[in-house]
Amino acid sequence: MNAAPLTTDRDPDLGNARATGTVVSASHLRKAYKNKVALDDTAFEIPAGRIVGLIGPNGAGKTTALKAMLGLIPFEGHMSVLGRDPRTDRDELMRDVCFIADVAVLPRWIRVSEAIEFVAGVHPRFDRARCERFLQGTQLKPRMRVRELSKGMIVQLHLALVMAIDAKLLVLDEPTLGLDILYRKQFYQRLLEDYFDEDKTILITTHQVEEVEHILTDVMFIRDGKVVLNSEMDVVGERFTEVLVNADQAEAARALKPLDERALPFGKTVMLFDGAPREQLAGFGETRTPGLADLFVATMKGTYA
Ligand SMILES: Nc1ncnc2c1ncn2[C@@H]1O[C@H](COP(=O)(O)OP(=O)(O)OP(=O)(O)O)[C@@H](O)[C@H]1O
Repeated sequence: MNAAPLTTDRDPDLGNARATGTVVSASHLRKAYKNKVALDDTAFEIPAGRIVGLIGPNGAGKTTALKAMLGLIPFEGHMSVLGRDPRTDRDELMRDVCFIADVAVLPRWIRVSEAIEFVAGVHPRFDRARCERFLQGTQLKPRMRVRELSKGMIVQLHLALVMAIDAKLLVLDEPTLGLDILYRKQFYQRLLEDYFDEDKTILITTHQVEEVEHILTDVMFIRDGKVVLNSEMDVVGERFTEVLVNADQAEAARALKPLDERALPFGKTVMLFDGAPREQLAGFGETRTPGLADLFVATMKGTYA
């Protein structure tokens, strides 16, 4: 069974008209590998000054979408990133875009000081003093080599290098994979406190939905190569409601066609509704705004069926 597709809230065809406030605008985006359509005629828009979570199950097309934005793969359709086509203007685009792909990309022999030296040499918008400030308060020392660092320490180095670059768009693909919860929390905290401002846009893909949901301003769900939800977090909170439905109200509640339901002990059922009026839902039981993780699970139901 497939969950009903959620409509996107933004009209991607308005991309050109609103170009000043739009960092990424994609429509009719399609990428087919030999045996797999990874992006299936999809569309989305990312406004400036946002922290956007791109969330989807394994194989949904997240990395492919990021690669298309960064001009790393050929694809079909329209794609504009900071007003440029990544297929033809990649070099120019890379002056304004930063990308953390994988913690493993720093060479193992390089010293912390040499990594800083290297980025300072290649990136005109790199602020060395800023990078060193980020590294204060970590266990990293200039003479340490990458091979001596733990995974979390490598992420700290990576983050310090990237946050010291004044980029308009920062793309983070699973940035906290393999890190413990302390590092993960610290990572997102620093991103929010030390990096983000209204001139910057951050795009994060992750499976750790609970950890990012409080810092996101916007969320995109991607499923089977299509963006199925693209919405501000505030709107998500208004649009979706979870109800703890009492057993005697279950049939009446079901008539309003919940997106999803799950049983709890003692005959209660949690139902998730899209767009139904809260006042009406309150008659069935206690209402609340669903967490992003529950909304994600409801939306992706049937993905592996
Ligand atoms: N180079 C490639 N050659 C063939 N198929 C590919 C290639 N890269 C990705 N795919 C396929 O395209 C689909 C989307 O992959 P993608 O890496 O974009 O997913 P994802 O959402 O990032 O997944 P995950 O969360 O598992 O990283 C998958 O079915 C994958 O097998």
